[in-house]
Amino acid sequence: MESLAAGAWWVVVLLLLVLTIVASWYRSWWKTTEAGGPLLPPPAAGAGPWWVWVWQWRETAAFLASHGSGRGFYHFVQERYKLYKGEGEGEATCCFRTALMGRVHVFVSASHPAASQLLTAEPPHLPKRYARTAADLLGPHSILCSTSHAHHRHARRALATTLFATPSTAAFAAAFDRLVIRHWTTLLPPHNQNQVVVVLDAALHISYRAICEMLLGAGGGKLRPLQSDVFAVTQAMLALPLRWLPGTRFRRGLHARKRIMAALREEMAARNHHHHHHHHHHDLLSVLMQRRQLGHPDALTEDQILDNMLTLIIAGQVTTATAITWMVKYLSDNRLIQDKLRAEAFRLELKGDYSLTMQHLNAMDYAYKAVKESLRMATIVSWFPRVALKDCQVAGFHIKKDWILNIDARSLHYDPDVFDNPTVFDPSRFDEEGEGDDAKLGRAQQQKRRLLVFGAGGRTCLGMNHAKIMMLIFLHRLLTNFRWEMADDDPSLEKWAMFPRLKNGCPILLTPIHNS
Ligand code: HEM
Repeated sequence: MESLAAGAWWVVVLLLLVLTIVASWYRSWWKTTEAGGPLLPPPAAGAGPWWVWVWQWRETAAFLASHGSGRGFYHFVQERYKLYKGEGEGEATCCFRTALMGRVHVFVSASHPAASQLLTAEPPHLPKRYARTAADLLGPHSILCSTSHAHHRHARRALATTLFATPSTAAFAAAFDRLVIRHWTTLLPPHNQNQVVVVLDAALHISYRAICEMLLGAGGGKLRPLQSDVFAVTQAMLALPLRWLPGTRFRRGLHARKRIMAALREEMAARNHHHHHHHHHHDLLSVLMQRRQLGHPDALTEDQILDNMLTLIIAGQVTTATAITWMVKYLSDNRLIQDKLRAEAFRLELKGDYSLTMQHLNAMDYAYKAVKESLRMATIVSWFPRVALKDCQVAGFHIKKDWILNIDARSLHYDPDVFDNPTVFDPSRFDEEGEGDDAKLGRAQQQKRRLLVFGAGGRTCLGMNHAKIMMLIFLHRLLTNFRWEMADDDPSLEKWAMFPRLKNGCPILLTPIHNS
């Protein structure tokens, strides 16, 4: 039955592919430019429509194959940089074009200055553009997918001013710390001596609880039992938009969204009903609802609140849990660095049942570098999609209207001209910063070394401080309670995952540290 269903599914996928590709034929996308300038590779001067048609189909198939293999979707991108190296002139090695699902995608490495400048400059003809599926799942008011500049600005300010005020960041850190401790305590002796834990599962669980508490208060309210629905929404984000076909990933995601929205609506209704109890709540929902009742200038409508509550969970949970997982994996492979981090953690001399404060986190100098280095190597969000609203030039190449421009952060993070030995995990590569050696690095070089982990410009990640806090706390509690090693070294990546992550979820064997 299973394999039959899977077979039928693939027939539909193929049909759909052929349909989109044929439909897109008319988009006359291939011919670049009259006005000189190099062609983006692959060069296609004089290529007939048949060649283009075959090409499009092959590219899409190759992308899907890469996605469905243990090497992950970025392998597709990497192969093409290699393939087109030397073709075209100069810059051509860091740009190429391809066609995915009937649309032209240009990839340009963010190590090209013109590309990373686009993120900060935010020219109006190159707005952010996510897959339609993401917008359907997160809702029309989601800040993550918003394409209207004005709406985005309003919603972003409303969220930032409530969520990222200093006291609530500190409260978030304390809550996350409590959740981590509770999770690890179940694993400490006398319950268990040595035990294998899948880091991804633990991190997903803890980060889900933490974000729900931030949104709905202690316990996470009506969101708490919905972790699997949130997971279904995430899984659907990159799925084919097969809305009308039962049993597809995308449809499961839409159903899950409905249940989450219903839960959130119930929560709002219950609070409206007991509005005199409002002052007991200090969570995001209560602040947003209060502002609405008071007619605050940063107030959001009910629908805006709902879509953005879901957005914060989706944008924050899996990203952070994936980053934590890679960090633990890199430190399993680098025992010396692990020991150095542990020494720093113990130097904080926190005794007894302490809880971590922002001051403690700020004192974790080397750990902070390890977090940054993990984020660089993991590059959770590999590229930032933008859409050309008119013909334009980027990095000397002509970009036609409707093409998608993907600004590739991963290629910057692995560029040996920017980061020495980019495949080596080395937190001390960030030592120069603020430690007197800045003069040695030219200004241009410093600019280049800026990480693009959280994006740049007006669409920069709204949760970057929360993410770093979660990573630091998770790391500290792991280091001070356990030594660990990988329980399974399989390097395969999860198929069809939105963010590159280990298929085995990073199982580690924990050995408790007995500290007095
Ligand atoms: C390690 C964890 C995280 C990573 C790597 C990450 C990465 C990113 C990136 C790269 C963007 C910008 C995408 C673009 O410009 O196209 C983004 C946007 C965003 N992130 Fe994060 N994020 C993380 C954690 C979080 C957390 C914990 C939250 C919330 C609690 C969050 C909320 C958001 C929101 C709301 C946006 C949209 C901002 C806007 O469009 O104005 N993220 N994130």
